[in-house]
Amino acid sequence: MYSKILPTNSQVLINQKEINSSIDKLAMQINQDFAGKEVAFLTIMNGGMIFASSLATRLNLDMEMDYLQLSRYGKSQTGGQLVWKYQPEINMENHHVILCDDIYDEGHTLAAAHAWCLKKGAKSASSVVLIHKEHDRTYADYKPDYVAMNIPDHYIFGYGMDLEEKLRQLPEIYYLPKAK
Ligand SMILES: O=P(O)(O)OC[C@H]1O[C@H](OP(=O)(O)OP(=O)(O)O)[C@H](O)[C@@H]1O
Ligand code: HPA
Repeated sequence: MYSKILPTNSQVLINQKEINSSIDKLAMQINQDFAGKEVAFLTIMNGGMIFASSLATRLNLDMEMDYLQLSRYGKSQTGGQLVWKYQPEINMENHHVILCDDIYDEGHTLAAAHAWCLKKGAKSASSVVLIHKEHDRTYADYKPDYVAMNIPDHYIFGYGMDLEEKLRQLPEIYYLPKAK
């Protein structure tokens, strides 16, 4: 169906069924861990938007939703300087924050968002990602609390993640295998 917009050689790394069942499992765990707590569920835009929507519809919690926007990749496949584009005005002091993002790669983005939530007085700050990319370039000691799936070191796109700012809308996760 997407052959007209996919780059040649694109391969599915994680299909829809695997994505959905991993989100089901995560939601079950988060519903247990945050039961009875007042939650602020903060999506990290843009990449987090599809995963966060999917996860949030499975959460049976007393929660508000808002978002923040931090960016460091733009159209590139390697990260640059972290830029804050939007900070939410939600009162953190009343809330246990759950930060939701598509991917933990080198860790800069989530480390900064987590530190910001604590500085704003959140009762607690936890984080959830769909993908944890495994390599030895990790910047921060900070690790996400909930991870749906671990992957090897590929640049991936789809399900919120971009390839040169496009293809976020794909319902599966793709990569471009390196030429041999
Ligand atoms: O762990 P890190 O190395 O910090 O990378 C992860 C972050 O990079 C991407 O965002 P990006 O800066 O590309 O902005 P976007 O969400 O608008 O795509 C992704 O959505 C994560 O937020
Ligand atoms: O592999 C990736 N894909 C898309 N966006 C990203 N941001 C960090 N790593 C990635």
